Amino acid sequence: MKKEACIQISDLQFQWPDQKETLLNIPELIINQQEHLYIQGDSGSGKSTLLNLLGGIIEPQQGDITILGQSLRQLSSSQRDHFRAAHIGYVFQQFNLVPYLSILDNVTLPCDFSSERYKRAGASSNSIKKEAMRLLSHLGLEDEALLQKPVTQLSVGQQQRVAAARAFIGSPEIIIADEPTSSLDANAQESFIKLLFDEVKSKNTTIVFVSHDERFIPLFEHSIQLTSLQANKATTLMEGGQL
Ligand SMILES: Nc1ncnc2c1ncn2[C@@H]1O[C@H](COP(=O)(O)OP(=O)(O)OP(=O)(O)O)[C@@H](O)[C@H]1O
Repeated sequence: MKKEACIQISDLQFQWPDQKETLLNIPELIINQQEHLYIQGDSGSGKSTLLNLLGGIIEPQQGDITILGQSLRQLSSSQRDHFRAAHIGYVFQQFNLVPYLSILDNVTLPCDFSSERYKRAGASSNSIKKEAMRLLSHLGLEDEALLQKPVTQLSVGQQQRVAAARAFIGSPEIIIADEPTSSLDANAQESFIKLLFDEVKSKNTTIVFVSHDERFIPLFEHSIQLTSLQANKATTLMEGGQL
C-alpha cells in the first residue's frame, strides 16, 4: 500500500533579509508517514531555520512546504499557528519546561493550545491526565514522589523525559526534536532515542531530528546535511545514504 506523504518540500529557497546568499535551497524532499528525517550541519548552516519553515513559523521566498497534505502557503499566520499546535510536538535542546507548572501540567500544556490534541489525548487514556501519566511512565518517570517535585528540581535526563512526554501528548503526527540529546551522556542518549522510537512505533508518527551525533543516522530513512554559508559554499542537500 502506498504511504501518504507527511512532509513534502518542493523547490524551496530561503534567505534571511540581511544575508547576501540563499541559506537553504532544497529542490525536493518527501518524507512519508512513519518515516523519519535526520538533519545535520555545522553551526549556522540553517538547521533551526529549516525547522522553523517546517513548522510554518517563517515562510520561504520561493517554493512550497506541504505538511499532511496541507500547503503551508495557503494558511494565514494564525491558521499556521493552529495547524502547528495540532500536528507538531516539539522537544527542544533546552527542554523549555515552564518552571511554575507541575510536571503533569507541563506535559498536558499542548492540550491547552489545541482542541485536537486535547481530544486525542483524552481518547487514548480516558483523560488527558491519565495519558500524561502513561507517557511519563513509558518514558521511565513513574515514581509518585518524583512527580510531585517542581520541574526545576529534576535532573537533566528527567527534564528531557518530561519534555518528550509533552511533545507526544495528543499524538501529533510529527515530532520535531532539535538536538534533544546534547545535554546527556552517551548511555542516556541511546536510551532516550530508544524510548523515542518505541513510542512512535505504535503511532503514525514522523520524527524530524537535528543532531551532530552520527551514531543515530541508521535509525532514519532520510538524512540531510546542510552546509554553512560561512564555509563559503552553496547550501547543499544530500539525501538517503549519501552522507
Ligand atoms: N531571525 C534571524 N534573522 C536573521 N538571520 C538569522 C535569523 N536566524 C538565523 N539567522 C542566520 O541564519 C543562519 C542559520 O542560522 P540557524 O540558526 O538556522 O543555524 P543552525 O544550523 O541551527 O545553527 P546552530 O547549530 O548554531 O544552532 C545563521 O547565519 C544565522 O545568523
